[in-house]
Amino acid sequence: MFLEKIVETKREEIRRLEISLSRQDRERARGLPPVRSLKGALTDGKAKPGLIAEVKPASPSKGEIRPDTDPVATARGYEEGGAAAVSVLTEKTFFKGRLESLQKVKEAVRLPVLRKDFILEPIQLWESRLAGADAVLLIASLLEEDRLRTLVREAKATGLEVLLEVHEEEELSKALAAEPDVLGINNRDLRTFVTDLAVTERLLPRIPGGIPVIGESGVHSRKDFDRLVRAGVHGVLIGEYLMRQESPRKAAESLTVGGSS
Ligand SMILES: O=P(O)(O)OC[C@@H](O)[C@@H](O)c1c[nH]c2ccccc12
Repeated sequence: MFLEKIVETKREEIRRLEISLSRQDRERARGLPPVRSLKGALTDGKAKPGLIAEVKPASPSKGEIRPDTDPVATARGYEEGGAAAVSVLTEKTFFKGRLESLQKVKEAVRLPVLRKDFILEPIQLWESRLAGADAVLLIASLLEEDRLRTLVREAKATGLEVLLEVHEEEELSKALAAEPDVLGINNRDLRTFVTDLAVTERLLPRIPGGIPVIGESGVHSRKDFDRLVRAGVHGVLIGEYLMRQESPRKAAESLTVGGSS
């Protein structure tokens, strides 16, 4: 089962990280300039919901999505195409991502960069900040309430913003209590990989105003994008659809330019 396997792999990585990341590294993280705000990119005077475009070379459900992925060229295309932020999958085993890709993307674009990975321990937050992430993903279904609160608090202490992802209504109260910067509604069930845009439509009305909400996964057309916009999201996160198009710039543009909103 994917989620169990991934947590196992992460635990191993975390053990290595605990040995390799020194106290000096943490001091260095404290001295870094402030992050580019993901929350700001989604809310600051924007009439139209923002596109968060993802660099996603592969996935556990689809296998290889784009074998020749060039993260920097892709991210630059997304930026030119009008994306509000870039998400970079850094998980190695199932998504063929790399932390170095995030590092390079951060230097190549001016947009906020989100680290998409499976974060379980505070040390991964420090690692993310040092690699240049502006925001990190946390997944509510993987984390107990206390741990979630600790990780959000610690992320803020490192200067990072947090996108906290939910998939079920039952996760909402613990997610809101943790006070993330942005809430994500994942249309994909990470246990079954079944995707349904109705998940965003169902959960969104249950979220109080004041926190920006994005819809994630399963958007494969302008029509899908507009459907989530109509549901009331502040942003839409898309990976696979954009990665499969020949030109990332044109693909992003086809969603960000014109249309109903
Ligand atoms: O490729 P899609 O269906 O457009 O989905 C993008 C993004 O939402 C997805 O990659 C994602 C959402 N939550 C995650 C958690 C872990 C790994 C990946 C994800």
